[in-house]
Amino acid sequence: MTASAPLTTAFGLAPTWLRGHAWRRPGSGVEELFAGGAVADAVRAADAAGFDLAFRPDALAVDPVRAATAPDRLGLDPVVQAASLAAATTRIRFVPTVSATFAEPFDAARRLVSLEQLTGGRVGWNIVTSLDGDGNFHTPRTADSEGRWRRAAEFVDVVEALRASFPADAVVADREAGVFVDPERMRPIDHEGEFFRVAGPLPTPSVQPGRLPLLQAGASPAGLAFAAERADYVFTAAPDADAAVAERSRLRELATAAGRAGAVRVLAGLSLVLAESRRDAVEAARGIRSPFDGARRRERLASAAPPELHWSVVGTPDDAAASIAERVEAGAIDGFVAFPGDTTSVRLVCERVMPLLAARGLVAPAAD
Ligand SMILES: Cc1cc2nc3c(=O)[nH]c(=O)nc-3n(C[C@H](O)[C@H](O)[C@H](O)COP(=O)(O)O)c2cc1C
Repeated sequence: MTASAPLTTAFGLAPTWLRGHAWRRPGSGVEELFAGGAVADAVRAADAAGFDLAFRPDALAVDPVRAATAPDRLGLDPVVQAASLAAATTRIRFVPTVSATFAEPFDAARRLVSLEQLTGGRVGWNIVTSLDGDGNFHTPRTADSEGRWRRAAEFVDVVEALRASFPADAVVADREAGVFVDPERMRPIDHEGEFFRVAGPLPTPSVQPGRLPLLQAGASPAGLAFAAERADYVFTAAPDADAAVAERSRLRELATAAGRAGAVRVLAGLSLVLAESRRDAVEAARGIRSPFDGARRRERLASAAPPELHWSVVGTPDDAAASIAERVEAGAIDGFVAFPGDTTSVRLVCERVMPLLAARGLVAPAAD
């Protein structure tokens, strides 16, 4: 069972190219971590290379001990960051992470439609239930996994109802008649559910009619059931190829059972340390490795999905393209989320791996 081409390609906007000791290298751009610099350069390159999505995982809790020596889990608020990066790009779609466990749907919907306005509709979202963050929010975490994904389902419904509460065509701006918004088309939602009570409408109009493309990240049975019923994409951690094939077929079965055959695409995280030669790539990977790596392998899957838990290629751009083609052939993926491990890997995945994938017919060639 192979994936149908073209692949969905996502560029990971977590600054994984600063992970381990990579940030200490000259030219890493770490000084501008919070000011756009290296991240803007990377997303511009990803946009030009034809990546479909700029995907931003997020963590809502930070460990100061880890942050003392590793900046790769720090960063801007994903929606605010996307609003700024939109100006540097023309095609790529921004996919910030939203926590259905801690966020309020009204606030999330307002931020997403604001991003729609500022990007001309180049928006999707990644819904998570978050492993961390309990110390930072008033709302208590729903105790069991089923409950968390039930909350997430209601969360998504409310956000979409709010987007529809103020559609773009409700704005008529008729100077003659003195009518700005058609009150027939801007309506309260008066939602009262298990988790949320929201009146609406939103004060900001949405741009795209219909639902926003939805990613899901979370591998629990309830998380996968949610994905099968609602998500367009599932972000997976799949270091093992056979397990990846099994997970994708399980998801496809669940989606078919939910009446959505073929509607859910599996995007596997892909950690990349690339160089012109294998020897240089191995050398670079050795230089990047941080004191946290050993400990992190043993950790449960942390919120920003550390690259070590992903499918990983340390090698040349040809090695990366071959590994991706192999996974496609095996029926393990419908796409991938690239997490480059250093600035050289950012450049090589954009300038070399993407054209190699286009040459193999796995992605459309980048438009001029
Ligand atoms: C591949 C993957 C990526 C994830 N990314 C994030 C993330 O960026 N931020 C976050 O808060 N949680 C993230 N999670 C956590 C899940 O949303 C979820 O909380 C977790 O899988 C377990 O909780 P559950 O029992 O509610 O499913 C991720 C999980 C997986 C498997």
